[in-house]
Amino acid sequence: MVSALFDPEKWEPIAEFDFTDITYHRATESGTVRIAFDRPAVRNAFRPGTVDELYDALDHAKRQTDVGCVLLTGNGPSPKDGGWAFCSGGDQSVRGGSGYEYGDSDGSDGTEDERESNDDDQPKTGRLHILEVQRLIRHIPKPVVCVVPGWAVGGGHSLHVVCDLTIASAEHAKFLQTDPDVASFDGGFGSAYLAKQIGQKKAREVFFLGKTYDADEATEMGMVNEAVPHDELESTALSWAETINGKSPTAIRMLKYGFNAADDGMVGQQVFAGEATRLAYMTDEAQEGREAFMEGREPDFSDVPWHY
Ligand SMILES: CC(C)(COP(=O)(O)OP(=O)(O)OC[C@H]1O[C@@H](n2cnc3c(N)ncnc32)[C@H](O)[C@@H]1OP(=O)(O)O)[C@@H](O)C(=O)NCCC(=O)NCCSC(=O)CCC(=O)c1ccccc1C(=O)O
Repeated sequence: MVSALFDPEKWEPIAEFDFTDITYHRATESGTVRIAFDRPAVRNAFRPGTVDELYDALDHAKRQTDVGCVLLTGNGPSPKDGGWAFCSGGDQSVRGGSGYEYGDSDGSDGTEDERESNDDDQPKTGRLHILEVQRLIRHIPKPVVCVVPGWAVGGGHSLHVVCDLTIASAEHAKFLQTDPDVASFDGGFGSAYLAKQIGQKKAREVFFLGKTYDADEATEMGMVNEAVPHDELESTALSWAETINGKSPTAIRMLKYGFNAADDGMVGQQVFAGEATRLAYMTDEAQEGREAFMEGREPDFSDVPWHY
C-alpha cells in the first residue's frame, strides 16, 4: 500500500526511478504526477537522500511536456502510531555540524557531485539543499499543489508555503513552525514569502510563538486554499489538477511566472522574460531574423507591425 489515501486505480508508478524515500506516480487519466514523502514513521522528515530523490522527481516532472500539474504530498499513516504527516522538515537525527549528513542507511547515494565529495578521503559535507528543491518548485513551469494530510512542520511547513496551492485535511492537517526551537531559520520563502501570504504580524507569530494551526485556521489565515474531508483529500487534489490541465499551458506558465516576478527580483524578471523570448521565437519575425543570418543577408522586418 502506497498510502491509505492513495487510489491505485488512478495512478501508475513511474518505473524509471528506484526511489526509497519518496514515491512517484503518474495519473492514468490526466497529465498529473504525484510525488510523496514516504517516511511516515518519522512524520515524513527528509534526510539528504530524500531531498535528492525529491529534486530528481520534480526535475523529471518539469521536463514532461504532457504534464501540467504536480501534487506534492506525504504517505501515511505512520505504521507506529497511525499519525499523519505531509512533512516534519529536516531529519534531526542526521543533522551534523554543517547541515544534514548522508549515512549508511540513507536510501539514496546522492547526486554525482555528492558522491564525488563522499570519497573516503574527503570529509562529508552537511547539506541544506532542501532550499534547491524550494527554488525548483518556484521555477517549475507548472503549478505544484501541496496536499497536506497531517503535520506540515519546520522545513515541511516551508515547502507548503512555496507551493502554488495548498489543500489540507480538515481532520488531520496541522501547521507548525519549529525552526527556532531547533536553532534553524528559513529566512527566505518560508518566512518572508509566508508574510506576503498571511501578513507580517501573523507570519512573525508563526515563527516567534510556534503555535499549531489546524486546516480551518490556516485557510482563514490565507496560507491554505481549502480544507477538505480527509477521505476526499487526494481525490479533490486530483480534480484540481485535472482542472488545471484543461487550461492553456502557456497562460498558466506565464501566470505562474508573473505571480513570482514581483517578489523574485532580477531572477523573477529573467524567468518571465525567458518565457517571453520563447513566445517571440515562435513568430514569423523571429524566423526571418534567424533565416537572414543563416543566408548572410540583412533581415527584412518591413511586414512586421509595430503592435500597440
Ligand atoms: C512533527 C511533530 C510535531 C509531530 O509530533 P507527534 O505527532 O507528537 O509525533 P512524534 O512522536 O513527535 O514523532 C513521531 C516520530 O517521528 C520522529 N520525528 C518527527 N519529526 C522528526 C524530524 N524532523 N526528524 C527526525 N525524527 C522526527 C519522532 O522522533 C518520533 O520518532 P519515534 O522513534 O517514534 O520516537 C514532532 O515530531 C516534531 O516537532 N518534530 C520535529 C519538527 C522539527 O523540528 N523539524 C525540523 C525543523 S528545522 C528544518 O526542517 C530545517 C530544514 C532545512 O533544511 C533548512 C535549511 C536551511 C534553511 C532553512 C531550512 C528550513 O527550515 O526549511
